[in-house]
Formats: sequence, C-alpha cells, structure tokens
Amino acid sequence: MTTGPGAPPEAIVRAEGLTKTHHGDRAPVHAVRGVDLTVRRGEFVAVTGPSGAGKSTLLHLVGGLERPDAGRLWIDGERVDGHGEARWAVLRRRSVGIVFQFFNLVSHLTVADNVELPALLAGATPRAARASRAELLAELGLHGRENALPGALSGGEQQRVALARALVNQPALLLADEPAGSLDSKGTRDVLRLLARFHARGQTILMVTHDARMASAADRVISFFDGRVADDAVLGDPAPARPGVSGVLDLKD
Ligand SMILES: Nc1ncnc2c1ncn2[C@@H]1O[C@H](COP(=O)(O)OP(=O)(O)OP(=O)(O)O)[C@@H](O)[C@H]1O
Repeated sequence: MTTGPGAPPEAIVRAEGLTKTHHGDRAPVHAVRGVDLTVRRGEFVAVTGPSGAGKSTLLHLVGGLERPDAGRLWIDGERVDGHGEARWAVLRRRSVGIVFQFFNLVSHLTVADNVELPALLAGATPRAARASRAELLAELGLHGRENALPGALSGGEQQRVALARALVNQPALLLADEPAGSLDSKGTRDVLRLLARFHARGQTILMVTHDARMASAADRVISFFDGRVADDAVLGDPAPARPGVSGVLDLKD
C-alpha cells in the first residue's frame, strides 16, 4: 500500500460483519453482532457505550485476544480472522500494541525489562531494545525509574510504563481498553495528553472508554449499543501527522 500526498488513507483496521457470541454458564450473549468498521491510518477513534454493550469484546477481536464466530478482519492490510494464536502473537508483536485498564505489567520484572521484553521478542538486539526503552521512558517522564518494580509505582506511572511497552515496537495500531479506568484525575489527564501526543505524530489509536472526556480527545467517536454501532461521528478534521512534535512531557500539573 502507498502513502503520500494524494494517496487515500490506508485502513489499519477493516472489519466486515464481525460477530462474537459468548457462551458462558448462562444464556448465550451476543456481544458483537455483525460489525463493519474501518479505522484509517492516523485516526484516533474512541468507542463508547453502556456497560455490557460489547465494546471490550470488539477491541479483543481487533487485537486477536478473542476469535470471531463470523466476519472478516484485516489489520494493516493483512487478512487475520483465520489466524490462530501463534500467528496472532507474531502480528501483535509487530503491529498491535495494547494497553489495558489494569496495566498487566509483569510484576517481577523491572520497568526497563517490562518495556524491553516485547522488543527482544520481536527480534530487536539487546542494544536496540535498550535504546528504544530509554527513549520512550524519558519521553513518558519515567527517567530514573528503570530499575523499579511495577508495584513500587503509582497507577499513573504504571500506565505510562504499559504505554511504553505497547509502543516499543512502533505498532501500526494502538488498542486501549479503558486506559484511564483505574486512574485518578491527574493520571487520567496524563494518559489523555500522552495519547493525544502520540496521535499527533501519526499513531493510529482505537480506544474503548466510558469517559466522555477521554472520548473527546479522539477524532471520531463510535457509540456502541447492544453489539452494534449505533452512531459514528467525526469530531473534527483528523489531526495531521506532525512528525516534528517531540519533547519530554510535562507531567507536573
Ligand atoms: N468471556 C465471556 N463469557 C461470557 N460472557 C461474556 C464474556 N465476556 C463478555 N461477556 C458478556 O458479553 C457482553 C459484552 O461484554 P463486554 O465486556 O464486551 O462489554 P463492554 O461494553 O466492554 O462492557 P463494560 O463497559 O462493562 O466493560 C456482556 O454482557 C458480558 O457480560
């Protein structure tokens, strides 16, 4: 696929008729009912909706954490709905970073190791993994915390480590499932600013959130209801990629 002036924006996510029914102890739950969705390169898309609407299931399908019962899915141009776990693991390492509400850091690994691990698994040399980790942690205001264990950090700091881990392989797509859902208002603001900053540099983001303030940081808000897209609204012109934006985030206020 091509990018460049005049080229149509690429679809990083394309889903057609995506369907997932959960079979738990009780009656089947039709969590995602034939969803069509396109997320283009550089977009920041928020998915909102009431509890139980199927938002997390949709995100899990797009990240390969759950498998669809029906429908077709492409990630960064690759047809993936038939992928098994091994191929998804490779795809996630290369192309999809995920941040969760409760961070999911490896508790017995240092901050540095948590961030370097996915780079090493993706085939980076130890030296390159260290360099990427150092750059990201500095950018996220975590310089000096490299040797800490996650349990010694605040929730906001842990989420910033999780963000560094998700971005260390420069994924085409960042998925975020309630990324500020367990943070206080300062932590929420920090995560918002970070997502906005990476988005301003061209990072494609698909985020599930209950929080209207979080959603308002996106270019586009999809309202999800009862397993379906109820509304799909573009909030403004998508922010153009600004490769020159850089600097250490001010996380003091
Ligand atoms: N593994 C599972 N087994 C059985 N039912 C499930 C499973 N995962 C989700 N569900 C059910 O599927 C429906 C959609 O859940 P999902 O978590 O996707 O919704 P959500 O919109 O993200 O909700 P919330 O905002 O509360 O996280 C809910 O009724 C939920 O109880």
